[in-house]
Amino acid sequence: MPVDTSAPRSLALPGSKSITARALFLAAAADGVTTLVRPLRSDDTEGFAEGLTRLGYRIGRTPETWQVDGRPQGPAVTEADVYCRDGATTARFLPTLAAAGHGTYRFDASEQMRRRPLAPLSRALRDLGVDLRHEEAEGHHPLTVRAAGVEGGEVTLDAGQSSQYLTALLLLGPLTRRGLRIRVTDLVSVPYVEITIAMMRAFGVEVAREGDTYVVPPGGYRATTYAVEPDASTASYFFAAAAITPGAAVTVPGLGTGALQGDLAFVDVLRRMGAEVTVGADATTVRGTGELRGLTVNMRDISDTMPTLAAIAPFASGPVRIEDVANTRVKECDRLEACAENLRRLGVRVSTGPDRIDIHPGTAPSPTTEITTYGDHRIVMSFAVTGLRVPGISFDDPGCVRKTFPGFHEAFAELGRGIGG
Ligand SMILES: O=C(O)C1=C[C@@H](OP(=O)(O)O)[C@@H](O)[C@H](O)C1
Ligand SMILES: C=C(OP(=O)(O)O)C(=O)O
Repeated sequence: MPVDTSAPRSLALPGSKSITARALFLAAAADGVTTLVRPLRSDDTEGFAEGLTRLGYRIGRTPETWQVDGRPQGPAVTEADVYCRDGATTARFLPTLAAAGHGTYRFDASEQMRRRPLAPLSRALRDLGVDLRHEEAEGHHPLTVRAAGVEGGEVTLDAGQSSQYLTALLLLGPLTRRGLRIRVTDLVSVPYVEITIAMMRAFGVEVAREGDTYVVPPGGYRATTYAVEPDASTASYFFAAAAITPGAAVTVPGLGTGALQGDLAFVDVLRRMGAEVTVGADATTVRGTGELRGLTVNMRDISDTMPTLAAIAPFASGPVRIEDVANTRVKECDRLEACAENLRRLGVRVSTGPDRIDIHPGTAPSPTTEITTYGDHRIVMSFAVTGLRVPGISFDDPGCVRKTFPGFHEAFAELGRGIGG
């Protein structure tokens, strides 16, 4: 790719999926009207907003904002059927919100979301007295909540497969009559819990920690105006593109030292590999230096960026080992195997273990390679980065990027044309 090494290319990226989902929950539960500024508009967050609408919440829209009429007392309808699409935040957070209301609420989801685990959350909700029934397989969607408010108290949770169970219970805490004490026996994706706690604070609730127990007071949320950061997981594709292109530089404004999202730490991985990284007060820049070293990295905290790293790993000068990412097997697809299979198709030597992937340098692609996406947005966006260096890559389902970034292909093509300036 021709590269101009002058000014970095500045990219205004869409809002964070995780922050938008939490903001929608908090706004719906708060007392008063909340304005979300620059929420993410994508299949996941539209699905979340549609779910809230089904539950009777009112959401007004302008081009830049969503206004949510909060209802501390819970859903405005006593019966609803909600389709959560492919979004785990929707499928796990909304039944929890509904539990605090009064009515009968059914939740279903996509085929893949039906396969993804939910049992530790439904068990915890039942332990708190919630009448939650799975219609088909135990611990999976579809499910029905017969809600009569939640008293609160103590509960034990295993969040070793997904932190979203803990986030759902934390968000529920202030809506219970006595508050919640959540004892956590295992936890992945810790930075997502930190996002939850920081956002609850912005809506007037302080979560305390006592060792392995999270303590959430009762009392409800306060409406506010909330500006959504750009999505740091989305930014990883653009940062990775710069890192593999000598002299190219990408700046993402709105993601700096004060950013809430743990996935911004992906730039630390790129820095360890040899990229030049600057994290400023309100922007982050990655510049490709021509050097890309192999490394061993634990991605337990930032596993949504595992496919991004896997997709550029063959361009490193030594092997890349990504460890402690077992739960990437229960995301939009089995991401460890999807990455391995597609890399092998590109002639790369790869092996996987229960919770790791090893990738060796070098590609030997055929002139055209179709990537099997399994409907997973991150497989598409990651291998699009590989495509900057390997010609002839196509996707069986390029449109699945709609889950978090409907405009990805246009934005990425533009970057490809002008990276570096
Ligand atoms: O809480 C959230 O918004 C998320 C938490 C993470 O999931 P797990 O906790 O299941 O790893 C992440 O992978 C997902 O994309 C979003
Ligand atoms: C795993 C993801 O999404 P979710 O769990 O929210 O469906 C993701 O966006 O990579």
